[in-house]
Parts: sequence; structure tokens; C-alpha cells
Amino acid sequence: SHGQHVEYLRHALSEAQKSPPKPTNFRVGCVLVSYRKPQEPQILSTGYTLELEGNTHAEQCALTKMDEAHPREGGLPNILTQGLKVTLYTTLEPCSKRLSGNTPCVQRIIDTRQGDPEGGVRKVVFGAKEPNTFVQDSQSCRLLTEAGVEWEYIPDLEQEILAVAMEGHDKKESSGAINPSTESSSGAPA
Ligand SMILES: Nc1nc(=O)c(N)c(NC[C@H](O)[C@H](O)[C@H](O)COP(=O)(O)O)[nH]1
Ligand SMILES: [Zn+2]
Repeated sequence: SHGQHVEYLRHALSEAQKSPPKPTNFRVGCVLVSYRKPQEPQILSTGYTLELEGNTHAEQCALTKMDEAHPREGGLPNILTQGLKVTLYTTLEPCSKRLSGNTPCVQRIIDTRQGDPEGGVRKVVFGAKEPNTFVQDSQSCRLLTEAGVEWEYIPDLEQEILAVAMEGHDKKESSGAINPSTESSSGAPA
């Protein structure tokens, strides 16, 4: 339900807050949730940007941690079985291009579905579109749809999500900022 989606996006946002601010990426949080029991969804894994060693993304960390927690089950396609009915929550739309050239998270999400079309990550819920700071015109949603992965954009927390995501970016004076010297001299309330 919408309320559940917002609840898990808020959980993902609390994960994003753990990420060290950097000007070269966004601070993102991710939560993997199983809806095997629709009335009692279960958190399977969480991740945040740079949580794991290297230049890692939040979704990448949540998926890798899930894989590493089940070392003898032969990889995510076998771990994320269709019975688990997995939804991946991420504060920011998953990437489909990374300036570093590392594997985009959309590819990592699609790769969890090898073989069993009902398995792997079945749905992605995100709380904000990727700002055009690094890459423009994200193809992520089209790629997910083409791969049979449902997705849903829930904008309820978008402003908070973007503020956290861009914490490490230099704060340019926003073009619309009211500069006191341009205020009317009358000082009368506008
Ligand atoms: N969904 C998402 N989760 C993240 O954890 C993260 N950091 C980004 N960020 C997207 C942004 O487009 C890339 O961070 C830049 O393109 C730089 O690429 P690298 O991150 O250095 O590979 N996006
Ligand atoms: Zn990514």
C-alpha cells in the first residue's frame, strides 16, 4: 500500500543519512523487503552509499550484503526466490549509467532475475528522480520495464530525500534567492 511504501522509503532515508557526504555522488539509502506475507513484510537487507568498501551505491550494498549473508546458496537469483516477493526500496531512482563506469544498479537488479521471471527483485520503489548533476535523461525506468521489473515513483518524501542526497554538494546560491540589497527600500512587508 502507499502507506507501506512511504514507511519503507523513510527507513531507506534513515539509511541514506549514514552515508559520508561527497560532491561526486549522492547519499542514497536502500531497503530490500519481502512481501511473502503481505500483512507482515520483512526487511531482508539494507544499504547506503559507500557502506561497503570502494565506490559503492546503496542498492549495490543492499544486494551484495544479501548475497554475502547466504554464501552457499549460489547467488542472488537463487536466494531471492519467487516466494520471497522482493521489493527494493531506494531513496533515489536506481542508476543506469555511472560516471565511474562501474556496473549500474539497474543492471544489478535485473541480474537477480535470471531464469525465474517471478524471482529476484520483482519491484523497485523510489522516492526521487535522479537529479541531472552527473548524468541526464535516466533510462532506468524504461530498462526496468523492458526487463519485466515493476517500478513505482512515490514523491511524498522527495524534498527530504534530495536534501540528504546532495548534502556533500557545494551550495550554489539558488538563482531565485532574494538578495536583501534588492529588497524594496520601503522595507514595508511585501
Ligand atoms: N541510485 C543511486 N544510488 C547511489 O548510491 C548513488 N551514489 C547514486 N548516484 C548516481 C550518480 O549518477 C553517480 O554517483 C555518478 O554518476 C558518479 O558515478 P559513481 O557513483 O562514481 O559510480 N545513485
Ligand atoms: Zn547505482
